Amino acid sequence: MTSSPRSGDGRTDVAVSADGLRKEYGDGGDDGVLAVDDVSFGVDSGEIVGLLGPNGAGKTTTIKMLLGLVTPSAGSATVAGVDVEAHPRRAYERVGAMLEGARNVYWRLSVRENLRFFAAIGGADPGEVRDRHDDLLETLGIAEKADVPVRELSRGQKQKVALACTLARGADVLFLDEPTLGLDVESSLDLQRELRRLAREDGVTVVLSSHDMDVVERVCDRVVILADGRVAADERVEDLVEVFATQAYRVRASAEPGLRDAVARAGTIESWTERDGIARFEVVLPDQDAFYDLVDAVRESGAALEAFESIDPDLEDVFVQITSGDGAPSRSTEGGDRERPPSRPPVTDGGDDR
Ligand SMILES: Nc1ncnc2c1ncn2[C@@H]1O[C@H](COP(=O)(O)OP(=O)(O)OP(=O)(O)O)[C@@H](O)[C@H]1O
Repeated sequence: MTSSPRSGDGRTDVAVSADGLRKEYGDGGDDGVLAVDDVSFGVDSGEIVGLLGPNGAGKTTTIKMLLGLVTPSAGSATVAGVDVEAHPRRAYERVGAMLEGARNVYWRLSVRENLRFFAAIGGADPGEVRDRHDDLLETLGIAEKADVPVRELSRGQKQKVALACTLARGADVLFLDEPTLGLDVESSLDLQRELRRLAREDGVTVVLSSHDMDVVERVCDRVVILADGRVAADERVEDLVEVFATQAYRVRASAEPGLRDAVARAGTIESWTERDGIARFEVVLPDQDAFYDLVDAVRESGAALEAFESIDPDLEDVFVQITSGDGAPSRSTEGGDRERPPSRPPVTDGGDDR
């Protein structure tokens, strides 16, 4: 699967492109790690793309190659049309990156001083960007902290300052690693709204990684899912979710002895409960047509079909499905007989104390 140019708003220029990127850590011997293997994708100007994958899938290595921080073993990367390896300095001028939570911020400097500093090293005239900084602090809800040293702020506020510093000089392309990690719900939503606004109104391009699929689903236009160093999916979010939308059903039927076996022949049972003569179950079917097999199976067992609805999977279901490769979106409900595999790794980053 490959990305396609954006349509509808007339902008189709590619802001970021990974072309056959490969990274082997180590000396190529038995101890070597193939972290990224032939990864290609493009991100159009003004698009927000989520780079997703389980731990160790190769997200960070890919982002670092796109930033010129890790040299690819093969392949190439361009940002804003600039080859990152050949012209790193020119590429940096266009890019803002927040890779390690709050750690890139100077804790002894005030919030505003940090913003001025990061704007200046990005080549902006601090005097000229002051209004922009005020707006940024306002948007992120830390305007009243502008003159407070960063070390005195809460963890969530530090995270916001880190993000504000990344945005401070008005880069065209942003790489954000877990941007909402450590933020309270309100701040996280403010930030998500600001990212959408930046993309829509200012044409800013964003590549972000997040383990929070709700955030990804709300913010991203498209996701690139990595698994074992390779691209496992590259789709618009709504298309990806739609692919799975008609295959899972929640059903209520009268509980007859042969019902469960009959349903199991039609599809994969995800959960099953029986109470007061009523069976409630979720079943994933191999394809859309199999729904009629399910209906037949229920009838043949002697059960009466009382109600059914298609279950719309969310991005999390799809992500688990793609990265586990076990054939169907996995869902679990209370009383169900199968657990959803863990998909949220432990928090590892984002403004920890030091
Ligand atoms: N500097 C390095 N030297 C050797 N191996 C590395 C190095 N950096 C990463 N790796 C390995 O490369 C693989 C991909 O790691 P990477 O950090 O890119 O994955 P990730 O998807 O970002 O994971 P996470 O979500 O845990 O941050 C892993 O097996 C990791 O152990």
